[in-house]
Amino acid sequence: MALFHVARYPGPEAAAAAAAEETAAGDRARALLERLQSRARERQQREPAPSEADAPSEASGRRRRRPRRRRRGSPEAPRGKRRRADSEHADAGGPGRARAGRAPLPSAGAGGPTPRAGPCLRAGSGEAAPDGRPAEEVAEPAAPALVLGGFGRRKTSKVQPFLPAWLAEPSRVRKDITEGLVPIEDIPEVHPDLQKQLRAQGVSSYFPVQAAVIPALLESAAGGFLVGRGGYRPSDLCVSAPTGSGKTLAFVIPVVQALLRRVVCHIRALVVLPTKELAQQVSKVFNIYTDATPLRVALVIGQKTLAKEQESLVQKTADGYRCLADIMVATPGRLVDHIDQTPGFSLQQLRFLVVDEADRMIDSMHQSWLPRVVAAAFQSVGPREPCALLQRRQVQAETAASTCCPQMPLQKLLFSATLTQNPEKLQQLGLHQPRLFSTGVAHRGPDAADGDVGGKYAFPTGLTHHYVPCSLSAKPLLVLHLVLRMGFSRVLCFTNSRENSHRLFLLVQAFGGVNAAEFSSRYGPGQRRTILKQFEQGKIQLLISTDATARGIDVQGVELVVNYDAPQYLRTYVHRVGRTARAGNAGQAFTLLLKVQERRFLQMLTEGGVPALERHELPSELLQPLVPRYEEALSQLERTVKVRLCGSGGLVTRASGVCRGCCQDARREEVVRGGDRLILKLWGGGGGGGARGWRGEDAEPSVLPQEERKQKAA
Ligand SMILES: Nc1ncnc2c1ncn2[C@@H]1O[C@H](COP(=O)(O)OP(=O)(O)OP(=O)(O)O)[C@@H](O)[C@H]1O
Repeated sequence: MALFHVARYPGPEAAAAAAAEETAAGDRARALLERLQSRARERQQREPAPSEADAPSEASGRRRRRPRRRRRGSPEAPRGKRRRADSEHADAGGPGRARAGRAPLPSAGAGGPTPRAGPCLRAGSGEAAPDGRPAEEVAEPAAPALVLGGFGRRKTSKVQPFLPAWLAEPSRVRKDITEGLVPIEDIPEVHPDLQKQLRAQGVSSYFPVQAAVIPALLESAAGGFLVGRGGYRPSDLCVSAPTGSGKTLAFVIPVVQALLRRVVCHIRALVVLPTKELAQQVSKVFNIYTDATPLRVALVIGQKTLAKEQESLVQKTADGYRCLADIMVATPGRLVDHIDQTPGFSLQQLRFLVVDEADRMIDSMHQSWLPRVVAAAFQSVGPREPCALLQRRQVQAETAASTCCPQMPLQKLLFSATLTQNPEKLQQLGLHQPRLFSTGVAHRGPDAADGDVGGKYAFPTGLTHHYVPCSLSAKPLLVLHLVLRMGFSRVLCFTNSRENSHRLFLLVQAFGGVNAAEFSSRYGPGQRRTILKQFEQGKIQLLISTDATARGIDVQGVELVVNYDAPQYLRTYVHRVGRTARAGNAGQAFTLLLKVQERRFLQMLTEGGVPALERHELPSELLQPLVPRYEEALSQLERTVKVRLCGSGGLVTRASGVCRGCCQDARREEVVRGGDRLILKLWGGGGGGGARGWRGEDAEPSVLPQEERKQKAA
């Protein structure tokens, strides 16, 4: 590129031609100037001379413009009239003109015209455009401008949420269990004794989630459990896989194997679960795989007294306390009780913290069990131990210096079929360089399977989803039809409250011909365990339950799940229907829907990624054969559950012989007939049982008319 421009002499002819051209251009400019001046003079003559008060100030260009704006209406006219005149003018002149009148605003603060204000000022000042047209004709519509200090409400562009890389790009796990089986021999890292135990339990292949998670966990503990691989702290793991896909074994096998070589007994693995039943189930699996090892498992769920549980956890010795458990399976409340009240109880050697049903456990974070566990795990009381490896300090920020001194890591493992992908919620868990294993289809990658439907959660492939639109009074008949006529031998029926469960149970019992039971917080832990056992053994055909059995409960051979009350949340639906079609088996789910619920429920399931939902209209002829017996059951129930007063005024049912009011559970019952349906009136107690779903839509009347109550009492 040339730095200097050298003007070359063009020669005598070219110079003469250039001079002539210059003269012609000068003439043209002069003529244009004269024309403009004469036009300005004409305009001045047409307009009245400004008054003394309105005389333009020489100093201020802004003040000079003001009277000209008034010229749109009469200067004497009142403000309202002037405004009308302005609007008329604007209407006549179109949008460009209308804006031109308001244009000086942007330049007011700046003290001079902004680039955008240029044409507007020209229009108002009466100056002509360079091409000779009057300014009014060349005024352009005002372009949007940034007004400094404009604090009016303005539509802001939506911030697009984005996920951190570990959530957006998870390690994919196959959803279809039957297609993704991995033979046990293909993962040789698993200890031969554990392989033997797996075979003894009838496990010949790993399910996809197990084949992905077990090697990853074993690798993080490859150098022993005392120190992470290469001295680094291992990544925390999050696992999201459908219900019944074998997530329990995915953490049981690697945890047991990592602890196999421990010498001193300390609590090294802690599994936290939301319910007692789930904790019992998981501890049972741990017991199976630790049976032939020195490892000991403690179940801490409040089933026994605190003192009894303390005895199973620590033992007092001459020089302090001795720990009696390597693996502890607990519910959060009882866990915190032991942290607070059990002398000698220590989590300082904790290596694995497993949070099963993690999304539910995050919801219960208000109990602040996690900060208590972390504080107990990093607690450093007393003098520094000589072996730094066994001491643990919580570093605020990871630095080169902090990684220099290796210490026993605490690895968090999260499992759920409906693991939240909300980074804010997951942040509460304080995860360290987390890694996600997911069958989820919310963020479809190129390797997503063809059958996958975009949605929030993945469902077992063997599960078929159905729904039946019906009226409230037809619901009990539909359940009876599904159990008796369609020949399902093990049916799990969910209601939204324990009251609803109890009502339905009484009715089915009165109907007869079905071996039914009820499962809710109405029963104690011992009774609940017996009921579940009988259901598993096939002694109970229909189990009517609240959401107490919706999560995690693994009962073999459940063929049908009935949502007697439609679940309010998608997560509830996922877990309820997940009690069937487990471990690659087939299963059916029926939801009974009232008309008012249909649209919202279907929308919820579509967004949730339910693959295909079959609609069934049950014609009344199908239910007709059941109606006479059903009517009889209602009458019989009315006779059986008559009420009488107990000593303290509570109502006693003849069926139970005890007062359900003051004597049993602060609840009184009365049975009345209402049309063709049974209304079991409950009063005296709260809602109980988490009756949050669809209240007001399918909930039965909570207060009987006084007249009716008097009649019944009589
Ligand atoms: N590799 C396997 N081979 C055969 N059966 C298995 C295997 N792994 C697990 N199972 C069985 O599959 C069933 C479901 O397993 P599990 O309870 O671990 O599922 P889950 O993913 O935790 O389900 P949920 O999300 O409902 O809690 C159990 O009965 C278990 O014994």
